[in-house]
Amino acid sequence: MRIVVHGAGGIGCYVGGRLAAAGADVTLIGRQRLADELAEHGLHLTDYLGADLRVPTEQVHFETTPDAAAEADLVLVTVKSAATATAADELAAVLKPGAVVVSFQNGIRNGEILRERLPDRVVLTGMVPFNVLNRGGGAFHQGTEGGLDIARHPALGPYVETFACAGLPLTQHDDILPVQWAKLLLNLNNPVNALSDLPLRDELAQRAYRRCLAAAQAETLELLTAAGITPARLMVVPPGRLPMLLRLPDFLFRRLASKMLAIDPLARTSMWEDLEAGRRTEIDYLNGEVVRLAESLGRTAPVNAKLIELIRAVESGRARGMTGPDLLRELTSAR
Ligand SMILES: NC(=O)C1=CN([C@@H]2O[C@H](COP(=O)(O)OP(=O)(O)OC[C@H]3O[C@@H](n4cnc5c(N)ncnc54)[C@H](OP(=O)(O)O)[C@@H]3O)[C@@H](O)[C@H]2O)C=CC1
Ligand SMILES: CC(C)(CO)C(=O)C(=O)O
Repeated sequence: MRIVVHGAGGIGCYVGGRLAAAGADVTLIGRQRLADELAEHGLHLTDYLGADLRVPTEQVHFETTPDAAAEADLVLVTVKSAATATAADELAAVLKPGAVVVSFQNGIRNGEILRERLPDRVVLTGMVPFNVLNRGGGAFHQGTEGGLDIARHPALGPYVETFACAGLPLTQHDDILPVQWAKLLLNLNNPVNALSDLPLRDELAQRAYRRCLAAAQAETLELLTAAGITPARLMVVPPGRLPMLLRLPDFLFRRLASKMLAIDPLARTSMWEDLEAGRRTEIDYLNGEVVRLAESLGRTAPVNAKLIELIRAVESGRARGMTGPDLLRELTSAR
């Protein structure tokens, strides 16, 4: 069974690398700069539990054109959301009949975009709950816990054991949409983290930033209720209780939510990485999804809209490093 990762970056190299380290036949498709990096260093994969795996250069199959997907039985799409349509068109041109395509991306719509452009294939929506830090030199580190979530489908049968052996067990769900919204609630922290310019753990340790996240989540939860969507429970705390927990004073939060702070000290969000690299972020596919949901209900989502505006400003050159109180003031005055 040949597995191809389309869009080898943080998630693609980590997931594909873990599968390859477990003996799966994996090809990564990505950019030349990463091809050069992996040709020099191979892959070095570590996780918060102490896993330390190496895939030597000669075992890293890396290609820079989509043609490599022609032989794929399973394709994992791990490009950023804005690149999904192009990736889908590239796959449509080369995939063999019967190939299964999985979106392992954040946001709500990537699976739909793939399905529209690959109407004759099995396209499944997946979700990656954990953080991957690209440390450079071929090193990728999983900084938080979790396996992989995915829509239930019989086509996954031949791969279940492979993922489990790689240390990334697949949890299959009858309805993946509530799982996606639950993840999106957590991703509402991406702009807060990116604007703070701090590692995740340092940002979440400060109540003012947590109150910013709580405001964005509370707004989203109200809209989800109005839309009849119940987000799945991904953590011990039910999604509806998250804002209350986040608003707690620091000493209580540290005591009651110590698991939420059990994050690798270097971990940041993918949105921070995008801004750091001077790339457009996925803000339209995260907070933008909340604004779209509000519009579909004839409502507004001012806190999420403000976060979009602030990220847009940084994308256009404004400096990062907003303090928690400053960000909170901006969000509160938007309501
Ligand atoms: N990083 C993380 O910790 C987490 C990320 N996610 C989600 O996973 C998805 C992937 O994120 P991440 O791995 O961080 O993203 P990255 O930007 O690190 O990786 C994507 C890679 O794909 C490349 N790419 C884009 N289009 C193509 C194409 N057509 N052909 C070949 N290569 C292509 C990109 O190159 P270029 O930049 O040049 O376009 C980039 O190198 C996102 O939806 C993200 O939100 C989910 C959980 C955690
Ligand atoms: C795992 C999490 C929530 C934070 O890293 C993420 O999805 C991201 O960075 O985009």
